[in-house]
Amino acid sequence: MPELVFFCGTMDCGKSTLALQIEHNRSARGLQGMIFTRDDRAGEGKLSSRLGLVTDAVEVEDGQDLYAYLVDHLSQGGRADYVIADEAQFLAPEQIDQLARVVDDLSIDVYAFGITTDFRSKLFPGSQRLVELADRVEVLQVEALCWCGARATHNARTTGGEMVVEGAQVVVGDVNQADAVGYEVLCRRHHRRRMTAASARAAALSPDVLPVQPV
Ligand SMILES: Nc1ncnc2c1ncn2[C@@H]1O[C@H](COP(=O)(O)OP(=O)(O)O)[C@@H](O)[C@H]1O
Ligand SMILES: Cc1cn([C@H]2C[C@H](O)[C@@H](COP(=O)(O)O)O2)c(=O)[nH]c1=O
Repeated sequence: MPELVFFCGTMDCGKSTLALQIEHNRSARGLQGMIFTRDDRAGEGKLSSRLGLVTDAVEVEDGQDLYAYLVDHLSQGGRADYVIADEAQFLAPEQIDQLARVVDDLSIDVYAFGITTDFRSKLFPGSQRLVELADRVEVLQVEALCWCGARATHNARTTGGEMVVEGAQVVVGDVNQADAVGYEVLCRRHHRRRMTAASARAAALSPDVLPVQPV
């Protein structure tokens, strides 16, 4: 039975790498995939992993009908044995419904990859729809770690290393961007306390928390 599978996790946990591996393994066996993405850091029409691998992809536009796109592609003699959708959190809920229709009406497997929650720990609308519709939700096994060593479960947005809680839901960016707007993965405890690696380091160095010297 074809499936809609949602592979999810925090930023930097290997989602795009897995997407590229699925693509590689299937194309190595002569299958042909349709790869969708949206707002990948590597630029328009790219699906990229931090391990350095990258492949071309169809850049999804606002309001684009993904089911109609597939039907069009097939009716023009194109092939699509499976579909990969990376950065699926950026897709609109209707586009997730269209992907579910691709599975049900065209009998094509759809593998979607994305983060579930934003920097305020709120579900992205596309991810919410995926959780609602997917046949399977798979949380990636490779754990990203918080600076404290615990499993990272949340995505923080940072400016100059400090966590921010105001701003647009979508701001394309990367982890390890100390000077600019960036992201850092944290455990829930440190996300709730807004404690990034930089602020933890600053707190440890603050005279307020130094052990009191005997006089
Ligand atoms: N230099 C490196 N050596 C080994 N693994 C790395 C290196 N750089 C990144 N990675 C791995 O790649 C993962 C990020 O992969 P990526 O597919 O880009 O993540 P995602 O799509 O989930 O944001 C990291 O969690 C780490 O496991
Ligand atoms: C938390 C959060 C993230 N984003 C953006 C930042 C990146 O461009 C992508 C996630 O990509 P990755 O391959 O999973 O690292 O999402 C955002 O726009 N808003 C957020 O709140």
